[in-house]
Amino acid sequence: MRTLREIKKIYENKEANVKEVVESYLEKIKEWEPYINAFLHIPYEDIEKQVKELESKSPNLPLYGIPIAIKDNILTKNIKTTCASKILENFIPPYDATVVKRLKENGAIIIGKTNLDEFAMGSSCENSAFGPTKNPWDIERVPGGSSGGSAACVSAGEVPVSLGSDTGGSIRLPASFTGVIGLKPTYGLVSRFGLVAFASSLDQIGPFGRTVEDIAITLQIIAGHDPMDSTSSPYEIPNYLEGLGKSVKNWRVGIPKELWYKGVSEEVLKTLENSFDVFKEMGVTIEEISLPSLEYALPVYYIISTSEASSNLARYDGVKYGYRDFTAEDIISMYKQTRGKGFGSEVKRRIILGTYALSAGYYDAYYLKATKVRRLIRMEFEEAFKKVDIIASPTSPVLPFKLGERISDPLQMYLTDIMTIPVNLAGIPAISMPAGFYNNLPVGIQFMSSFFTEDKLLQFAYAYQQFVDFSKKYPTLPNKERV
Ligand SMILES: NC(=O)C[C@H](N)C(=O)O
Repeated sequence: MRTLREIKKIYENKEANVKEVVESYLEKIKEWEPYINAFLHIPYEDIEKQVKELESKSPNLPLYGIPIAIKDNILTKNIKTTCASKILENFIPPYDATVVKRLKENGAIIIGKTNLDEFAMGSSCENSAFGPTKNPWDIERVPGGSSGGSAACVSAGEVPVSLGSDTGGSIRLPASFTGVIGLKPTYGLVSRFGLVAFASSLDQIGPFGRTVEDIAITLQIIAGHDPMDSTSSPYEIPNYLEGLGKSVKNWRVGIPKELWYKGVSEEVLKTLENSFDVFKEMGVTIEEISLPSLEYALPVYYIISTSEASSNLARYDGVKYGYRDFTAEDIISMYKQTRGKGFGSEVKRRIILGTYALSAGYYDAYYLKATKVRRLIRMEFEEAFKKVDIIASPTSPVLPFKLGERISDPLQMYLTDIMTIPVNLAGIPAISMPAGFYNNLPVGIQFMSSFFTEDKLLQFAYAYQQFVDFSKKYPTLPNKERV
């Protein structure tokens, strides 16, 4: 249970070799997995191969011998990638996603694939076809979703860092629920090549970790232009570590009145009160701002994301790859039965909603209109960032809830993302930082900044973490009787 810098020291001082360090994490995984189910697969043979391959590489690589967990909707060559769906249950990708390739080239060891809501659709990690992940702080509660596995494994200390994907909050919400840091980068900063598409205009890959420095180190490796992703930005990547530790005095922090108080539970508000004292100590100024179009963010998101999903998921037809129902008598019933049996109910709900929104006669009224409101939301953020450096909000309106509590009410589930969705619609970066605990349940605060200013965002988050640091606070292993 160490930071990347601490692991690097271990190698430098020859206190342990890569094999031993990786084994110590596999040991942790063995201890925690029966309780939390954060991983879908641990590729033991492949890990051994990776460790061997590293022997001939330079120990100066930035991620040399660092075990990293990858959300199971990010392709890993020769390692199963299921998207937590029955339809891809046995899918073994023939290539690595660009992010995975970059991690490996920089010395990282891919230690396992983490659980998620099927195709990243959900906020609790309960929509997985392979059973839910549980929150290490209370195994009767959800870890948040959709990247629940990637958050829970960092929270439990099974790995130092992991990757998730965020379409409407899927990195930040689980980071908040499990007491770790999660960053959603600017749209276009990190390549989406090899990320199984859910809603292509919103999806971004980002890191989970315990310290801002670990997040910065990981982002440095995965960010940057990729010709294989047509939406990847040619923006030149700054050094994300340079600003860490520099003062943020007199920075202006915007508090959008639409994201505080209304609809936020008392427990969350109470826990976040402390952050305002921290802001004072950091020497920043607080300004109330208004982003009135955020009122429409949730409906806009559920039109755009479901429309894109209905189109992206059309490829799972039982022909090209993945599950096929062989009992069908003709091709049309083969499509129907394959998709009927292969997809879970939330995925079906989204495909139906999206297909409806895109259908002839409705396209202008729903999809086109939603894209226009999306533009308004983006413009409001652009205006706000002329006045403030950072915008702060709760990451989630509620505490981590109990398994089963929201699953039968999709609207309640969707409302969990009310704070995080506007960020994806605008395309800006945002980070969720552990901000405190309420009855031993983690509460996160979200910081947002303008396009491609991850350097500033990390500088601010680092300054915040100097006052509110939970990086050494780990959940305790539940005793056996509680399972
Ligand atoms: N993928 C995400 O960002 C999760 C979001 N809660 C959704 O269900 O769409």
